[in-house]
Amino acid sequence: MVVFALFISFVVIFCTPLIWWYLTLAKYSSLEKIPGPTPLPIIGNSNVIGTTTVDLLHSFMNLQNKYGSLIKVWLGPRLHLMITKPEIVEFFLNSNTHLSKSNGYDLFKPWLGDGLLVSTGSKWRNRRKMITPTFHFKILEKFLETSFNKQINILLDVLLKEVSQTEKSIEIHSIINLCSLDIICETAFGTELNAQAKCNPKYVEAVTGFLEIFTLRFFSAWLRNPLIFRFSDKYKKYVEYLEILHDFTKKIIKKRKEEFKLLQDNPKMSEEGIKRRAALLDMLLEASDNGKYLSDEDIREEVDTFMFEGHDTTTTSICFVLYAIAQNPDVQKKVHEELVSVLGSDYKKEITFSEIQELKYLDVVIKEAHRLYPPVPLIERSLEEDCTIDGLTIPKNTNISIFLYGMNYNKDVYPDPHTFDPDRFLPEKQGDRHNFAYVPFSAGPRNCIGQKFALLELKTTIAKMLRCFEISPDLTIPPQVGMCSVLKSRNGIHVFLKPRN
Ligand code: HEM
Repeated sequence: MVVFALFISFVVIFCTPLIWWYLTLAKYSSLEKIPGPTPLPIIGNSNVIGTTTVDLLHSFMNLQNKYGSLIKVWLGPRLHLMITKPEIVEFFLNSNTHLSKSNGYDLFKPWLGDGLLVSTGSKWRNRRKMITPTFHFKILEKFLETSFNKQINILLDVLLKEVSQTEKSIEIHSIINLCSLDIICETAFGTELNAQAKCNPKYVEAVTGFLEIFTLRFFSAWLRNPLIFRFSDKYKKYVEYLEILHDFTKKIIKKRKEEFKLLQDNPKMSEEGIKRRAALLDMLLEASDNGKYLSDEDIREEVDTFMFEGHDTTTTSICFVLYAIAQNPDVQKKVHEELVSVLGSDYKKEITFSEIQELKYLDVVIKEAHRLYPPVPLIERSLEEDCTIDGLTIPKNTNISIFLYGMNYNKDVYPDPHTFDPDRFLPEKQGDRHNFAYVPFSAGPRNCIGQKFALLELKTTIAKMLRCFEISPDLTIPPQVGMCSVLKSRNGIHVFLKPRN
């Protein structure tokens, strides 16, 4: 009897996942014609995509080179259609139906809750409508005057000091990260963090640590399972990171809430040192009306979302743009000439909004650097209903992976794709390039809400950095570029900075 019970348990434990696997395969039989590596039962293609952030990026590129611009990839038992064909990318990004993120984004939820990046349906629509005005260009102009210039001048002082103390190259990612964090805290949340002065990287370390674990779980066959993850060696660290991340934003909200109340009771307080408006957080506090319309948790999830999106992507972007410029001295010379002609050579001088609009060459240089190093390499959607592409019916709930990084290396669109050539983005050179062949900030209704903010911060930082320093790469420590939610170099970005005068 015992032997029979054991036999039945064995059959159930081993056969149920297999039956489930073959039923899943059958569900996608309509997609037979789409190429891709042959999946193994349950683990899918996990055997070919690697486990480090660097492996992941390389293996996705290899799959694209081998199978083309519409591919089936099985991340464990989950099918993802990996797309790099601009026409199909346009279909999904422009859609007002397929607006939900894939279930992989649920892994963000313990940190970002149902904030704008992750939410869907009417919650997303209402929040998007509510938050969009806080990124109006008039507000951005104020940010430039009151924060960007000041914080980037502090960054230059920090770098000048570093340079004076060493002959070696400098790892800039960790330094620029603190500047980006100071900027987002000051502008969106009205909080002077002084991360650059205090150099307290606990929050920054927690962001990096959380994202590494996030990425591993996203692509893993088994770590997505909460029970298996709970008993993995990563779990303890994960809980620690989450605690640091939430503590950090809760303190910021608490402080601003007190100031906001003081300001409401006594408007003159602003003259005594309290910042008058924190665009995003004050709007949320106002809209909340003491918890009537937005709970503390609602506010917390948006603050976490914007804290993360507002500093991590911009840091990556600034570092890779600087690195691309450092590798190309001719381009650097041309950028510098434009900067001096538009802004003069005093790098501490305030840069104005209209001056930034005049930096036309810098603009194409940034576009080309974002092509080679798109800060967000992959975005995902989940199909809300069945749909037909290229004559094939794709079932509801299929995961759609838009591989922005891969699109940018398509040699039919960008001849000699590994060469850095900003002229590709001159208006007269764009020819008949498809509008959706290049979308580093995504496009359509769920595009990046912070795009203008990011570009303003990026241009101001690059403009100040390149007037202060001549920059060259440390060829002995090339970046190990990987996909960690945002594009990141596993060993940082190492450059030599030579003060110009
Ligand atoms: C160079 C810097 C940046 C790049 C390349 C970038 C890129 C992107 C991309 C590709 C998406 C779409 C993500 C997806 O569909 O999964 C996105 C969404 C988003 N970005 Fe950015 N981003 C940047 C900076 C920023 C900044 C500075 C902020 C905030 C101040 C921000 C806030 C957001 C938010 C909240 C979303 C979600 C929008 C929604 O779903 O409605 N981003 N970003």
